[in-house]
Amino acid sequence: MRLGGRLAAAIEVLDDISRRYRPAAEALKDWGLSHRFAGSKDRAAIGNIVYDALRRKRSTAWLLDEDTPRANAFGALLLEAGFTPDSLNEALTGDNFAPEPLSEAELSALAGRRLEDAPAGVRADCPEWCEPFLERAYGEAWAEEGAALATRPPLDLRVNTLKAGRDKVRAALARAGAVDAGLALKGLRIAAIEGQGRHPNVQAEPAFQKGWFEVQDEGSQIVGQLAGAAPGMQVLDFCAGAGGKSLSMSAAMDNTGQIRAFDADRQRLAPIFDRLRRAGCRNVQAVAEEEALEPFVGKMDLVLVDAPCTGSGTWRRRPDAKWRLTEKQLEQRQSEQAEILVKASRFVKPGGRLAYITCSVFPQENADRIRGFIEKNSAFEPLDHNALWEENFPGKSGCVRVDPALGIALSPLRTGTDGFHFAALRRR
Ligand SMILES: C[S@@+](CC[C@H](N)C(=O)[O-])C[C@H]1O[C@@H](n2cnc3c(N)ncnc32)[C@H](O)[C@@H]1O
Repeated sequence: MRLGGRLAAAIEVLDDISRRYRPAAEALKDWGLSHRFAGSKDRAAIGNIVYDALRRKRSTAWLLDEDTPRANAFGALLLEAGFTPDSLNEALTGDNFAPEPLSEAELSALAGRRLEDAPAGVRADCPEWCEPFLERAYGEAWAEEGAALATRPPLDLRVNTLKAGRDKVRAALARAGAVDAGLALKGLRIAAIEGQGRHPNVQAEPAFQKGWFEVQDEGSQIVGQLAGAAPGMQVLDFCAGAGGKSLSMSAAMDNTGQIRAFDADRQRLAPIFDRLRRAGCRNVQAVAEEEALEPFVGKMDLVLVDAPCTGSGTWRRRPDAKWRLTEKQLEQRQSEQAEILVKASRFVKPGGRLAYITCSVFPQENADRIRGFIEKNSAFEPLDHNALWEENFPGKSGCVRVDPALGIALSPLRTGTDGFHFAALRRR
């Protein structure tokens, strides 16, 4: 397929996503199934236009003065693929499968606008209702932080030290372009996609099949490390999901001690069994019944709450979720988080640690939740988060935002990771 056909396909998929509120991955998969002539390079190129258009939905709409799948897709090529309006129209000329080239009206909208002059919310590429929350989180830098959340993400991997060292995995993935991550000591990074390329399918690599590494954002690795799991500990991963944090804690504990991996949703927990086997983790027990945790009340050295959240910190990877999110869902997540913190805290032993993580950038899900919990639960006190960061990442204090009592914030702009919040409390 030439550029025109790929662009037309991306517009069709974007239209499907917006009319039927569908996840982007599903809409792209369906398009592929009903257009089997398209090769893997075509699919990758179409996927890139779709994801770029969703990440930059508001700024592309502003630049072309219309919020339509067509404007978003054309805008994506202009903002992310290095085209000028003229070079784009030229590339579409004579292509029977291409959409109509940029019209006079579109060309004149583009000629009169520069993104630097756009309102902050447009530059932040976020839903209008989220603007005050980003501003509360980031102060004057909020538009810049929002813009960084709308860039293409890298592909991050965590070396599974139960099976291999970082040098060995880096060498095995040299062809894929893996290099050491900036902060996480067990992290490797494959740079963000350039142009119309795609990330290598690392899960097809023998090194993955052998359990040498996991796919995990560097931010997730960093907050996992901050939680402080150490050899011999008794740990409860209260929102274990598919086990990303349990697996990393198991390696940090060198397969000693015990991790109970619980999730209220057994479907979400299900993939953990294969993952544990592949990674060679022998100190993790998956627990699907909350009652089965009762014997461990007051016994845990560490309880991890990787809380259900809006996922606003992962908008680079799931830009469709950015536009589906509602204020009502944000409110729901906050009450779930408050409830889960109370439930999970019962299991912490005196002197033990309660670690709270979200992949959200909204203060309501982060600092507010910790403040609310401490106010009502005087048995818990916050750790000094400056000291905790320095202990774990010495000499790297410039890149994170730390509130000594309420936690540590990571973001694409500051740490080059997804947006995460981490807070640790100690039971007196
Ligand atoms: C952010 S995800 C966990 C991701 C996982 N820890 C990882 O690293 O891959 C949050 C999880 O919390 C679970 N959850 C939601 N409500 C819960 C509750 N009341 N008790 C325990 N888990 C809950 C969800 O099913 C979801 O799997």
